[in-house]
Amino acid sequence: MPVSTRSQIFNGDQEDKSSTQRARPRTHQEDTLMGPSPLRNPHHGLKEKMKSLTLMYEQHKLASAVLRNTAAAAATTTTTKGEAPRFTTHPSIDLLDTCRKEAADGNRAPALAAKENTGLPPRVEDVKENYLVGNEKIVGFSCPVRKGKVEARRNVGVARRLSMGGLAMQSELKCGGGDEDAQDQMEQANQDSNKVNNSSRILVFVRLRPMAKKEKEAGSRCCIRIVNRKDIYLTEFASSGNDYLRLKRLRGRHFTFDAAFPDSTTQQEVYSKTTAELVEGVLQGRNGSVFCYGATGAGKTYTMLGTVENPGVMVLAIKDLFTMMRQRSYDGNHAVHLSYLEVYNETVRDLLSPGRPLVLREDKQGIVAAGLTQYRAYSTDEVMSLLQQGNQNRTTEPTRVNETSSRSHAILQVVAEYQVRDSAMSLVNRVGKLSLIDLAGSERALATDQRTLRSIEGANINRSLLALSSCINALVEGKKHIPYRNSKLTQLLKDSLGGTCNTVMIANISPSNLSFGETQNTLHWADRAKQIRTKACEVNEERFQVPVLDLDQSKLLLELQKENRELRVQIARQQQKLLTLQADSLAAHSSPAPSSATSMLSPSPSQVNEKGRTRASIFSGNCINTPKSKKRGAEEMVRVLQRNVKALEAEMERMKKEHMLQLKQKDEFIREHSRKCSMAPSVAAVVAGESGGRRVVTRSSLRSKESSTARNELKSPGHRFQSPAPTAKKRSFWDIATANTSPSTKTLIGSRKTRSHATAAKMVPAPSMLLQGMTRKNYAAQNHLQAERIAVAKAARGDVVAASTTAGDAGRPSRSP
Ligand SMILES: Nc1ncnc2c1ncn2[C@@H]1O[C@H](COP(=O)(O)OP(=O)(O)OP(=O)(O)O)[C@@H](O)[C@H]1O
Repeated sequence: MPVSTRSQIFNGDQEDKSSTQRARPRTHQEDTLMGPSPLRNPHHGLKEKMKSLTLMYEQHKLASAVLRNTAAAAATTTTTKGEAPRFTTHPSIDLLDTCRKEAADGNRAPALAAKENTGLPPRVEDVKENYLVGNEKIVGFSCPVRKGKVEARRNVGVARRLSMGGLAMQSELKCGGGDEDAQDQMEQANQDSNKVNNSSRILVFVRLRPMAKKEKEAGSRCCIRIVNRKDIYLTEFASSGNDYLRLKRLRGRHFTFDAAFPDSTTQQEVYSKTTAELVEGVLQGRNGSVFCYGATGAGKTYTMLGTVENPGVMVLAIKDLFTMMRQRSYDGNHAVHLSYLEVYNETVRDLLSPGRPLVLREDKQGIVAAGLTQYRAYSTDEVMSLLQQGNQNRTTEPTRVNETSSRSHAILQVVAEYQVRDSAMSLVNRVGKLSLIDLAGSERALATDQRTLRSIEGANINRSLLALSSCINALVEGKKHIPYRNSKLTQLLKDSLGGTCNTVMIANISPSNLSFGETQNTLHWADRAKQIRTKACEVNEERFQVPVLDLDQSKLLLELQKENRELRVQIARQQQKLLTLQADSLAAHSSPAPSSATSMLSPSPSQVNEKGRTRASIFSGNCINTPKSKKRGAEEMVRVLQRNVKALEAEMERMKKEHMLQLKQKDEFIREHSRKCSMAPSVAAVVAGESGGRRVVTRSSLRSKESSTARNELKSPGHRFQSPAPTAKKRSFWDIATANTSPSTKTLIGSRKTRSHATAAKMVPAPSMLLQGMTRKNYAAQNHLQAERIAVAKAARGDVVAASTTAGDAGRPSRSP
């Protein structure tokens, strides 16, 4: 089917040459009367001739069967086809009219007339392919049909409605007329419909793409004409050269499909006519699949995926699916699972999480790719991003024909599950699967690239499409064995083609006469696919009764969920406001040279940078454009601010505790110091008395006292820390924090060198300051103890030395503190 033969390629070349030989423009009338060009390739039409011979036997059978049912067929034709004059605009119909007139006159046999018009030798095929004049019926590029299948096909033809079963058949047959034959047909159709149990056939649509710029530049002409949005007329020109005037129409071919879309058709229109009904079926629990088929560059990917401005069938179907599920779901819940794979060079790959090739297995559900990732998506946006991700992983390469040629067959599977309320007491759980397939394009080796990987890809694409055509043939002919296993693609399409599935095929074609061969192939196989009947599509649903209480509870649950949603939205809004306020206040409080204290309150430089970055990212144009990034930025900001607030609170708490402790220590020190000072004169008196006049107090003698004092102090935990002298100015937290650098501290440190009582009193706070610092830094308790000992010793020594010096040197009484 998809593989173009050498003769076609050859033919094209010959046509190119012959076009230059034509001398004079011809009118349509002349064309129809003209014979074949003498310069044509001698092999031209060889393939078709061979085909015609093989089809001859079938043709005769078909003709006799048709003649037997002339009356009924004529009636059906009148209703389904409409009046003949509507086609007169197309050259091929003009040919047909001429043919008809001559046949009516009895001058010549229609087949002969056709033959002469096209200028080709008489061929049975011509009669079969183009005209069935005896029936007043235009038959498309039909294929061999077995005896006894004609009637069945007629019934099938009438019943070509998706999921409508016998009803569609009845209504259409009624339109056919009220005669006995029609009644018989109806009965027969009913019986058939009972037999096939609502089976349906593949619906086939054709979409014509606009002429590409390259094609225009190459001087190609439109060889397709769509009439009544259903009939397609394909005209073959003898020449495909630039010289329009020398073109010669060889013959016309006619096909009828469920719908044919001209090049101006919108994506939405294509979706509504082809896939919307399938989506409805999926929501009712039926499986559905859509696949695009056609030559490379014919517009399959455009139809399936589309662009951002003009989204294709995949995107529109998923959007519809989500919207309708939300509307119909009983409790607002639904599950959509998504998988996306490609068949590239006969290997199956996961497009959502690329890795090793997947193996196909057959289980109860049919053919499945083992290990294929199934993502659960909650919104259309999520599906879109997954789709985008998958497409980035898809193999596309530029070829000579298409700059973004898909080199693989891509299959997107969407499984939708939701619950609906059937009656007051019962719920129905429905599961439906929708497969959206974008096939790689059939291609001629010469049309794309003969070298390297591209040619291997092309060969594989053609091989799998050939396998697809074999399956279509086998299905149409009603064979028992369908060769699905011939390729990975057909294995994966098994459900869609011969399974319990509603299937739609969209055949994409190019209008250019340069692609005549490919277009003819596509239309031929699309026409053939029309005859495939799929099995009765079962509804996949599960019904269960729900107690009234449960129903009430579910109602309540539904309301609560709704409320919850609203509250979440409100919280989000509040957070947004808070965020803005905090950002403003932060900006207002930040100063160029923060003090150490303010540095604790204000964020660190890294934080500032981080914040700055966050704010910048929030307010930068890029992020504003996307609500997602805006939200993410806002969340990040809130998180940073919350972290800061927590850190600051902890710091404040810790400082509060420290402050309390310090105050306590100071009180203790004051008490201790005042006690010692009151003891100092008596010590001096004792010393003077003992020495009998003068006695020098040595350090060692003092040391024992120090140690005893220290030992005594240790007994009480309240004495561990020295406090500043009562005269010392009570220092605030900020002073403490800046103690090392403040001038007051320097004075204190300098004054420690002078051993006067007054300085001793001033000196005392120094260790305390150190301790404060140490406490702040969470030093171990023993360090505090040691420091305390030193401070007490120094204080005591200072007092005693001062006393002895004054007594010894000047003989004056020691000064009391
Ligand atoms: N209906 C259309 N309207 C406008 N442009 C179209 C239409 N159909 C196809 N095109 C354009 O034609 C070109 C080829 O289309 P596309 O890539 O869909 O072809 P294809 O059949 O998927 O080819 P291949 O099999 O090589 O991947 C693209 O640039 C696309 O935008």
